[in-house]
Amino acid sequence: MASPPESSIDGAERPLSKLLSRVDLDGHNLPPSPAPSSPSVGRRRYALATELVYTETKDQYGASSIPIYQSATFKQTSSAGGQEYDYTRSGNPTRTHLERHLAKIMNANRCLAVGSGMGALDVITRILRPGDEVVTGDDLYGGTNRLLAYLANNQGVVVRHVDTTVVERVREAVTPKTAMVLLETPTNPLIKIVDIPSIARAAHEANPSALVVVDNTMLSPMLCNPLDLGADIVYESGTKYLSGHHDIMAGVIGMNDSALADKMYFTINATGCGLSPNDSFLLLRGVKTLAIRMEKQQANAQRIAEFLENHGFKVRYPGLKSHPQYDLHWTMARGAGAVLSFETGDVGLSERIVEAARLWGISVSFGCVNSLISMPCRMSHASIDAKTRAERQMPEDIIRLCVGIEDVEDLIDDLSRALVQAGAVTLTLDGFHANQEQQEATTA
Ligand SMILES: Cc1ncc(COP(=O)(O)O)c(C=O)c1O
Ligand SMILES: N[C@@H](CCSC[C@H](N)C(=O)O)C(=O)O
Repeated sequence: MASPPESSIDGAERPLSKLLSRVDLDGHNLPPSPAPSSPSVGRRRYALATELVYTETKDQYGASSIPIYQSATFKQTSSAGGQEYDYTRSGNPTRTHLERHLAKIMNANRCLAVGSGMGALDVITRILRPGDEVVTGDDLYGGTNRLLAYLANNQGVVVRHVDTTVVERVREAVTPKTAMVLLETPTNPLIKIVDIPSIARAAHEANPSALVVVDNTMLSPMLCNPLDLGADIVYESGTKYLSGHHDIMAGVIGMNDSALADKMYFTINATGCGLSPNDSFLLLRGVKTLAIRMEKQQANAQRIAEFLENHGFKVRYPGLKSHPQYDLHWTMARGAGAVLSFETGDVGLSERIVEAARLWGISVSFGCVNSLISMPCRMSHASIDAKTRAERQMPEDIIRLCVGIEDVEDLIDDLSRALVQAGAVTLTLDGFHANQEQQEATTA
């Protein structure tokens, strides 16, 4: 597993009682559900891997898997309405069950599930007003960058991109008009680490009303709980690790402040972006296998990162001691995740490697059971224009690997063949080594 020896995937070194300290275990702050998944008051709290699987249902027939309430409307018993549910845009028992389960896992008082990760960020950023300022990173997922650019160009929101790996840069950028500090860690695709606790402290000191929002897609609640690190809101794309099979789009938002949660819920009901009953069911099913998938994915990712580094490539992965922010990452996270990137020194060479891979699917996204290979500047981050990419020092040749649960020897074998076929390595008596250009990229 990609972790320092003393770390543990199930968070054993951090008692779950601490992780769950702010969770509303009896569900008073949560919307009602006929099939609550919150644990009973006073019951023993288990390790995170167990809590992921454990749900409590009060289904009338004892269904052990939450039913899909595939219904747009719910009959009322009187003309005054007033039943727990009336219309699925406003609330649905399957979605509520999922949200309660996720709140427990995310160590949040309240979780809301919507139709995609970008949908989650849209709901969050709807609290911004013209003139509000957002301080954010200079290495962000392309879609996040695009939504922020839209808000800047059309809604009068001022967006400041700074190097969020330097706490001081964020502190300098926060003003009385800063409504939001938006962070990603590790960043996608440069795998830079951002110090959530220090930034949250600095941002709140500089402007107590600024909300610190963290995109936790790259780690998932299995490996990191940003709300415990000082964030006000955490969100992530449920399309990735949470669901794990690339068969749904989803987004989740977690927070502890109930007034803030009510504002988010208002937007979800008003705009109709709540997660559908069927996708809520699939996301809940995916969450149950998160621990076992993540454990295997990051063990594979560690092996592959070491394989590439040992063969002379410049690799970015927080499980490698050579990562410049290795220590910082492990103060915040319980694992390194399963996304890594490496450089070849030449765009054409990178294209040949990607196209020579067979087992690694050429695809955007990550967190899925099968392994993917991509060129972010052409694919996931193509919506960031070439000039901005250059200003932000995104290497055009960078290859991103999103590691799945396959047999790791098969993955290394396929990657080795792709590297040889593309002409990226020189064969030696004892194996192969990255060519001269990559060695220069490594030392640059
Ligand atoms: C870091 C990160 N955040 C958010 C998103 C948006 O998620 P979704 O595709 O579910 O809208 C993505 C990918 O799309 C991502 O990589
Ligand atoms: N065409 C899509 C690209 C989605 S990228 C998905 C994922 N976040 C990743 O990093 O691979 C778009 O324009 O959003």
